[in-house]
Amino acid sequence: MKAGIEHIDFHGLPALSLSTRAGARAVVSLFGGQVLSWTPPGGGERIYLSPTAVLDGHTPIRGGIPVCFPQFAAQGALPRHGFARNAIWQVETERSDDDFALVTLGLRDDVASRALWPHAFHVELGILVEDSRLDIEIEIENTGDAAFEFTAALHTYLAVREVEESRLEGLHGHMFHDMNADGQVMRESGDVVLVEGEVDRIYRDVKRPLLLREYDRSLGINTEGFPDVVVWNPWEERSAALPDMPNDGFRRMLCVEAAAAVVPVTLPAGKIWLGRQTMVAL
Ligand SMILES: O=P(O)(O)OC[C@H]1O[C@@H](O)[C@H](O)[C@@H](O)[C@@H]1O
Repeated sequence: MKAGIEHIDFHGLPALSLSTRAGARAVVSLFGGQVLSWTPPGGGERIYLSPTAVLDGHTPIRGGIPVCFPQFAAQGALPRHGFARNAIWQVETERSDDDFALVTLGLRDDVASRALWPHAFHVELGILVEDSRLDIEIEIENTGDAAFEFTAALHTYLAVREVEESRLEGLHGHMFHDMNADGQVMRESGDVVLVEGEVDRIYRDVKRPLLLREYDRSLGINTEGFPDVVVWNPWEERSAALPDMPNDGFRRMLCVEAAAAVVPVTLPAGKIWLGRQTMVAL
């Protein structure tokens, strides 16, 4: 496979294709700054993109790794999950050799963002493909002259063969807000999280790496900077109600999101906040 970075058209959306000589590949859309696909060398797709996702350059894309900023979910007055996921990002740097490909995309405040959220910012999103690893780093800089608050997430839709047979390890003993029960706080008592119904949980203070196990493959997930992990699967009824997901789409995905959701981050003027999510295909 030819290693490097190519500018491509992904079903009408401008995108970048990142490849390594060993055969890893990722596709990143400039709309949303959103990873839409990641295939490690010799392996299958690890990121779920809904086959009925709307790719019109306006509607948030169902699947991939949406960037939620400056608001997570409906935790404020902004559109759900903020505005970064339906903004056009700029390519800031591209670097590659045979063994890695790295792009950084940037998003700055503009007239449209200031109309919704009156703050000056620069978000830099670094996406690196190397060996069996996908690394996403987000740097949020307050370029204004007063502090602001934000919540954020890398809303990673992981592709799974069959969600009921997948096991998420590493959350035992953690407190979580059950968003299907009015945010009620509970403690995870299971050794593994199994998805056998609708799940919408925000786990707090997660410092350990997680492991998503399937019968024939696994995925290691590590985060830095993001204190929370959101686990989301809409299950049957909700999935059927989503216009941009097939009825059985919930079986093929599990969102494991790196998030700063429970406690908003206060970012003083001139400062930078950094978060990272690293996934290793095993
Ligand atoms: O449909 P959206 O806006 O992309 O959101 C999808 C889901 O995103 C998750 O992060 C939230 O925890 C869920 O509550 C939400 O339903």
